[in-house]
Amino acid sequence: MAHETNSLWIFGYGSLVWKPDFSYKRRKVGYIKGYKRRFWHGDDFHRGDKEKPGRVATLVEDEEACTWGVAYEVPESHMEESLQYLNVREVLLGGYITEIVEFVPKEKSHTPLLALVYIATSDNPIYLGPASDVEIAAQISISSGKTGHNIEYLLRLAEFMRLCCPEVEDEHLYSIEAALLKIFPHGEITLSAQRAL
Ligand SMILES: N[C@@H](CCC(=O)N[C@@H](CS)C(=O)NCC(=O)O)C(=O)O
Repeated sequence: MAHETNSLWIFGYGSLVWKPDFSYKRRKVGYIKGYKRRFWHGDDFHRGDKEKPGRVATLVEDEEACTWGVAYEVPESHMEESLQYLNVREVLLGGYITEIVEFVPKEKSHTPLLALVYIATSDNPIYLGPASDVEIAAQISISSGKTGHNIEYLLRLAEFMRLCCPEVEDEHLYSIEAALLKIFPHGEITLSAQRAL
């Protein structure tokens, strides 16, 4: 591939951290400032349906907060194809809109960069908004859609955070995970249990 100067960076903080499914040249773990990740967006396609919408991640503005995830570098040669794919998955099917944010790589020697991010705002028709950890966990426990169960979505995100950002305290994510594991006390829903099947 000839040396390409124009790349587009895409920041993922939900399913995109563990399942980008688009072409990229490299990825960096890091964070964006001014947003907190909340399971306040409804999903009636990928992880839920019209009767029982799932709960998936979105970003809520909070100048004190930051959200950890993955930035993917998409080379110019793959930009159109990747954006078309994400437009269907995130915008048309997921109800997200795009923003540009500053991404700060975890690697201290790497400089911050601008990235595209998909955010679902409260005026979105399937936006569900705040709920207690127990209520969110209960909704996740009974929702599944075209792409899979809502439990898998939550557990894979928690797995990513433990693996790649072990020093990060994500109280919202881990308290929902804890509430979910209480619903299934024998650990039958953990990813390791599912892998053993
Ligand atoms: N935009 C967030 C969330 C993305 C997300 O979870 N989008 C849903 C659409 S509602 C999705 O792509 N789900 C695919 C899946 O659940 O495997 C991100 O950057 O990761």
